[in-house]
Amino acid sequence: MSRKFFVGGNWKMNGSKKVADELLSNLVKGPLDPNVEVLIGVPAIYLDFVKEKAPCNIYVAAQNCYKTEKGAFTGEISPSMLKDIGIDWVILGHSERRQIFQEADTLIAEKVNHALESGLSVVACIGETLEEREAGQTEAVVAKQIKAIKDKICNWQNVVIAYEPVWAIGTGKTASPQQAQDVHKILRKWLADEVNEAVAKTTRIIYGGSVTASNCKELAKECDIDGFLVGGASLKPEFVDIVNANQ
Ligand SMILES: O=C[C@H](O)COP(=O)(O)O
Repeated sequence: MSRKFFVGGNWKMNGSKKVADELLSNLVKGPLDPNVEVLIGVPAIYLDFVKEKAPCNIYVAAQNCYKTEKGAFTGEISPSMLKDIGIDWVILGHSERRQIFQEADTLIAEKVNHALESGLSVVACIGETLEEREAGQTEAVVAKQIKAIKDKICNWQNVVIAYEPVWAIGTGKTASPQQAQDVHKILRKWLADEVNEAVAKTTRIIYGGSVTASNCKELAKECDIDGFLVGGASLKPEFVDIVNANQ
């Protein structure tokens, strides 16, 4: 069963209206491979601005949202607020949320569940630290992270899993195609064993961590790598080349 290639650009806490305009015009100029689903994860304050201007073949995503709809949660935004301005996607569980903002597996899983129940599609991020990899714990760590999500959700249809080894994020140290493939394969088997075969076959598992125009083609050749979540390079013109990695 073929899975449509999926490339997300996570702008993180970068940009301005001017930068957003530049990045959007670069994407519009493309040309983008029509066989690829493309997403941009935009700082909350620019979501409305970008959504108004983005062409309809580009998904606009929030980089976070909370696990409930409304109330006394200063600084948070809810899935229904995102839906209200036409946003259909959210990135959850990014390692920067886990590490800097101490988001635990349970909270992330609750957020994923609530986002899905509210009609959003989710890019759910998981990945091990360097210490965990060096201690031989990669498989156990990603299994624990994905299990937390599995325990809360009942439908995987609108989930994309992003495997992002923390040691590769923003460091220029990309996982080798084999290192990434090994973990993606483990995750797909985990889905087959713990959820079901159909979910394992259809769920996109994308790789993130220092993906660039120079390394994307080799990574894209691996059979369990269904796309990328791109940080730094999504703020550069080369993002178009990464979207087109399969061409
Ligand atoms: O969400 C994207 C990842 O954190 C990867 O970031 P990076 O491409 O700058 O390493």
